[in-house]
Order: sequence, then structure tokens, then C-alpha cells
Amino acid sequence: MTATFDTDRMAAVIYGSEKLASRRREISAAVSRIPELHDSRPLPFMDRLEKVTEMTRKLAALNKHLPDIIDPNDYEEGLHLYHEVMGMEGHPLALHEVMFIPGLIGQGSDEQYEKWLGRARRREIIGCYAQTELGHGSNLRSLETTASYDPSTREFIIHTPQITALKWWPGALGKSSNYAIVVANLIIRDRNLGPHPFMVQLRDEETHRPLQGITVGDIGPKMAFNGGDNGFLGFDNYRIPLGNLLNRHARVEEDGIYVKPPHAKVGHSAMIRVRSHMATGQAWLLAHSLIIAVRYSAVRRQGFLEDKTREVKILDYQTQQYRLFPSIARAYAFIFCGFETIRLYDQLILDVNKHGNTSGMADLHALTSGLKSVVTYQTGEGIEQARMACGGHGYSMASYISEIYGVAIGGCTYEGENMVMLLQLARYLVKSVELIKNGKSKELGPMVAYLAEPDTQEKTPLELKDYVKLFQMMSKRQSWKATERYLKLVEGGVSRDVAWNKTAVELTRASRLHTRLYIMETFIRRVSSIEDMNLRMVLRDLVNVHVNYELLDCGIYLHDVSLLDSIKNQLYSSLHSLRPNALSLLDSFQFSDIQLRSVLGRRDGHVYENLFEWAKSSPLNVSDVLPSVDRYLRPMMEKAKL
Ligand SMILES: CC/C=C\C/C=C\C/C=C\C/C=C/C(=O)SCCNC(=O)CCNC(=O)[C@H](O)C(C)(C)COP(=O)(O)OP(=O)(O)OC[C@H]1O[C@@H](n2cnc3c(N)ncnc32)[C@H](O)[C@@H]1OP(=O)(O)O
Ligand SMILES: Cc1cc2nc3c(=O)[nH]c(=O)nc-3n(C[C@H](O)[C@H](O)[C@H](O)COP(=O)(O)OP(=O)(O)OC[C@H]3O[C@@H](n4cnc5c(N)ncnc54)[C@H](O)[C@@H]3O)c2cc1C
Repeated sequence: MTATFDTDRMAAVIYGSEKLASRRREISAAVSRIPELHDSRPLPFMDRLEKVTEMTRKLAALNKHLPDIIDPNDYEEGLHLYHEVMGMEGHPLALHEVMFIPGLIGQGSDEQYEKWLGRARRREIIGCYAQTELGHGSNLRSLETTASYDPSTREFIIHTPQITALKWWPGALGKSSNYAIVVANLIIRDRNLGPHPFMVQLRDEETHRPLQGITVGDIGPKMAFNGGDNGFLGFDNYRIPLGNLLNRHARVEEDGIYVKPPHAKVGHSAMIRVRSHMATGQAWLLAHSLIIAVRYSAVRRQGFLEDKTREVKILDYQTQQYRLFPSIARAYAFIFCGFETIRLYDQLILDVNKHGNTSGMADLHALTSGLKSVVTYQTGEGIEQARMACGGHGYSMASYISEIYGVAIGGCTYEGENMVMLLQLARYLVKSVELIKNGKSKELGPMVAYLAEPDTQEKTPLELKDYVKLFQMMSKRQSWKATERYLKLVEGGVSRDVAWNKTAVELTRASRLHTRLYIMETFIRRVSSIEDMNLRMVLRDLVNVHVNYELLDCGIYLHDVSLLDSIKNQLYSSLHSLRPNALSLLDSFQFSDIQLRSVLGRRDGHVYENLFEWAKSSPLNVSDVLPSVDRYLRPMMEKAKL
């Protein structure tokens, strides 16, 4: 089926500019011509040590070829080159670019930029972000690692008081990094001033051996990300200079006087940055899995519809479209949300670092807390549906979808576990409803203004804006219902903490609905701004699928049952009208076969030949008879014959 739009022009929408979309194609082409940048053999056939070694080999090769392929100062080009060559399973520099450098930028002073930022950018040193501990990850107030100031030597003494204080999980901490931004409780004259970021050297720059007073290693295999190490880290009264407190916002003078930051949470910028980028990163992972599933569904024939002479393509089944197309819509919607949150983060960092203006922090924290939670969960759902839609071959590592799932679903946990972050957004919603109840609607932020709007009446036929209004009212009602449930308990004498916990499920439901409304409105706003009519038409089809699916998926309650039927009919007809463009909407992401790493999703569509070649290359097929058969099975069978 011929698409109704130009996929290169759609790629420019996805990546934000024709220039970047074009450079991505050039970079992919360059990589395809350099074999040492390719996986030396299929990653699924490697054990953990082989995989970590392979990633390190490719990283060194990438560093060598990088100046010939991209502009080293162009972040977007670098990101694509890394995705193309390094893939998604982790590597020694994975957290260096994503958290260590952004953490330095967000927390380091200009002097500290001089000392470390250039070295980090030139990759003279490798860093990570070490905050989570064996005993605590969500509750930062209870982190146990200490950094006690010694004015006599003008040093901080970093210490791990007990096993639960061991840093545990940080990416690239165990074996790759020789530096870390360590989050530790700042202690001055026995006063605990809470978590602060410290620059800590972990390993000798020449030998890469751990320094005296440092215990560090890998935490072992994980569900995914096994191409990289995650680490544990312990300190035994490890001394660092006063100048290693990253002090753009909070300072300690030589005599121990503490200068507090302009906002209690300004030290959390590295987390906010990752959360601000996660909508984009997750959208790409979702799109990876969908390209594989939709390409395969356009090739795989199974069963009959009207024509009994030839089996039908499984992509023509309505159930296949229903399990895949709403996720295509979400992938685009998440991309557009990502543009927003990245722009908001970049603005916030400028406001805070240049002007000390922290006024945007609360809104962005609330937005990214909800967005990372909803996006990661829905991405996981979508990838699982994509896997299942491919039947048995989806379950094979040849599809690579289970690896994509394992990487993506980690996002439900890292950067703040989803439940915890939904409750952070709920604090913001409850405060907003209380403002309205206290007659202060004028103080509401733009993202919550709808909470003060009167209910609208249901009516048919409906235009798109009416559907959005229906969703908006559903979200508003949930925020009000959860808030009033919480306040009723408090007014009844229950403590705020207990009342909060007794309302938590309803509060998280309000956060999800509020976030899904934001995603829907952002999607519609971005599509409406697209000038190319062909692009806008097909994206409107996606919007129609999205809005109708969201209303049904969120269990919209309507007095008028015929209205519910009209929403369902709109959804099914949107799925049907999307069918001719589904594959091109995903091809527009322009992921190469090298980056997809999926035998099932290869562009050539020769699924069966490719699967057979891949299977034959499995290590188990090196010999016709496995040594274990000779050693155990054959004697067992011989014995049974006696
Ligand atoms: C490019 C990216 C793409 C792909 C990623 C690829 C690879 C990355 C792989 C892994 C990286 C993973 C890294 C990590 O996981 S790093 C560790 C992450 N850890 C967390 O996120 C911890 C989560 N917990 C917290 O953030 C805090 O404990 C929490 C905010 C939940 C609670 O803090 P606290 O108890 O101190 O505050 P509260 O009492 O709840 O709230 C007080 C008040 O402060 C406001 N607040 C809290 N945080 C912030 C913030 N960051 N910014 C602004 N405001 C904040 C909060 O809303 C309250 O306000 P109010 O209601 O007005 O009192
Ligand atoms: C792939 C991966 C990479 C990571 N990379 C890093 C890194 O680079 N640097 C780093 O510092 N950390 C990293 N982490 C750690 C990650 O940030 C933590 O796992 C995360 O913050 C959750 O903390 P936790 O694991 O201690 O779970 P806990 O905080 O113990 O939470 C466990 C469960 O308890 C419940 N819960 C906890 N608190 C609440 C609450 N207040 N209300 C309701 N329910 C609650 C939730 O269901 C939660 O899932 C990584 C983790 C993973 C999986």
C-alpha cells in the first residue's frame, strides 16, 4: 500500500528539523560502511562478559571514527551515532552523557566547569551518578552515606556507615567509571543538612584500580541493560577536598559556614533532566518494537478472510490493528511531549544557573513526574503487545523485542519509581484544587486551569474538541473526588500522612488522568501546527485513534449509551483508515537494520530466510551433537536400554 505522505518529511517532524533528519540518514549510511562499528555477532548469542567486552570494543572504535562521521559538538548527532552503534543495552559511557555531564552542568560552579567539565566532554574521565543506596532509592531524605566537613583540613570525609548505605544500582558505576557525582548527606558540626552532590574520584586514572578507602564492583546481571555494568560503592572515611562539593547552588565556606541553595530541591536537576528526556527515549523504544511488529505483520500471512484462495496478512485483522495502532499514536504523542519537556528543562536550567530563578521548578517537577510514569508504563504495555502480535517469532530473541521491553520497562523504576512520582504529581493537583476551594483560582498554573472549569453537558454528534472536553471533565472530576476524599479524612481528625495513604490509589488515578490529558492536548496542539497538509491529514488519523482509544481505555462513563457507541465506531473506522499508512508512519522513524538489531524487523522482509540463517548461527548449532548429550544423555539412554 502506497503511503499518502513523504516519509522524509515526516522524519523531519519526528526529529524536529529536515537538517537533523537528513544528518541521521547520512550518519546511518556512514556507520553501515564501517564493519568495526557493527556488532561482531548477534548480541543474544553473547554471555554477560562477552557483551560488556563487545560494548567496550565498539565504544573505543566509535571514539576513533566519531570525528569523521559527526560534528563532535552536536548533541543530537552524537546521540544518533551512539544509538546506531552502541544500541540500547548499555555501555561504559551510558550514564556519562545522560547524567554525569548534565549533573556537572546543573550543579557545578564555573570554576568546577574549568576543572572537570572539559575533561568529561573530551572523555579523559568517565563518570556516573551515584545516589541510590542498597537500603533507599525513593526516599531521598533517608539516604545514609555521609559527607562530614573537617575544617581543620578543609576536607569532606565520605563514609558508608552500614551496609544499607552502600551505593547500589548506579549505571556504569561498578566497572567503567573512574569518577562519580556522589549524593551524600552533608554534615557540618553534627548537623545533617541533607543530600548534596559531591565530585568523587573512584579509581586511579592510570591503572583504573579503586583508590584506597573505596570498595566498588558490579551488582550482577539484570533483566536487561546487560551490555553495561551497574555498581555498588562503599566508602571507608574517604577524604575529598572542600572544592569537591558541587557548589553552584549550596556552598560551605572554609570555616564551615553553610550557604544554603535558592531552592531545597535545586540539587535534583540531574533527575529532572533525565525525566524531561524520557518521553522521547521511550517513544523511540516503542517505535522500535512497532516497526518490527508492523513490518512482520505486513509479511506474515495466517488464516483467511473473504478470499479463501490465499491466507490474509495478519495486519488486516482488526484485532491486530487494535493492539498496534494506538501505540503508533502514542509513540508520536510522546515524541511531541518530549519536545515540550526538553525545551522546558533547557529553559529552567538557564533560569536557575544564570538568574537564580527557580519559579519553574515546581511545574516541571509535577509535569515530568506524571509524564515519566505514564509514558514508561504505556510504552511497556505497547512493546508487550507488539511482541505478542508477532506470535512465536516475537518470543524469539531474533525479534529483539524482549530486550527492547527489558530496557524500556526499567524506566518505570529508574528516575523515581512510577508510584512515587505519580504521588508527587498528586500533591500538585491537591494543592490546585484547594486553591480553587479557597477562591484563589487565579493562582492556578496553566496546566491545571481546567480544574476550575464548570462541567459540560454530553451531546452528539461530537467533534474532536468535544471528545477532549469529555476527557478533561473526567480528569477534573477525579482530581476533585480524590482531594475531597483526602480532606474529608483530615477534617475527620485523621492525620495528613494517614489520610494521604488512605487516598493514595485515587490520587494516583487522578495523576494518570491529568497526565493523559496533557499528552492528548499536546498531541493535538502539535499536529494542528503542521503545515504540510498530507502530514497533517495522516497525523489527524492518529489523533482520532488516540483520543477515542484513551476515552475507552480510561473507562469514560457516559449517561448517553449511544455516545459510547459513536466513540467505538469512530475508533474502529480510524483503525481502518490508518491501515494504508501504518507501516510508513513507522518507517518515518528511519531506524536502520543495524540499530533495530531485529531479524524479524529487517527492511528486506525476507523473514523466513533471515530467521533460518540466524538460528543456524546459534552457538548450540556449532556441532550436531552437543558435548552434554555425549556426556549425560547418551549414557542415560543406554542405561535405560539395559
Ligand atoms: C536521556 C534519558 C533517556 C533514557 C535514559 C537512559 C538511561 C538512563 C538509565 C538509568 C538512569 C537512572 C538514574 C536514576 O535512577 S538516578 C536516581 C533516581 N532517583 C529518584 O528519582 C528518587 C526519587 N525520589 C525523589 O525524588 C524524592 O525522594 C521525592 C521527590 C519523591 C520526595 O522528596 P522529599 O521527601 O524531599 O520531598 P517531598 O516532601 O515529597 O516534597 C517536598 C516539596 O518539594 C517538591 N519537590 C520534590 N522534588 C522536587 C524537584 N525535583 N523539583 C521541584 N520540586 C520538588 C515537592 O513537590 C514538594 O513540594 P510541595 O508539595 O509544594 O511541598
Ligand atoms: C535500570 C536501572 C538503572 C538505574 N540507574 C541508576 C543510576 O544511574 N543512579 C542511581 O542513583 N540510581 C539508579 N537506579 C536506581 C533507581 O533510581 C531506584 O531503583 C529507584 O529510585 C527506586 O528505588 P528503590 O529501588 O530503592 O525502590 P524503593 O524506594 O524501595 O521502592 C520499592 C517500592 O516501594 C513502593 N514505594 C516506595 N516508596 C513509596 C511511597 N512513598 N509511596 C508509595 N509506594 C512507595 C513502590 O511500589 C516501589 O516500587 C537505577 C535502577 C534501575 C532499575
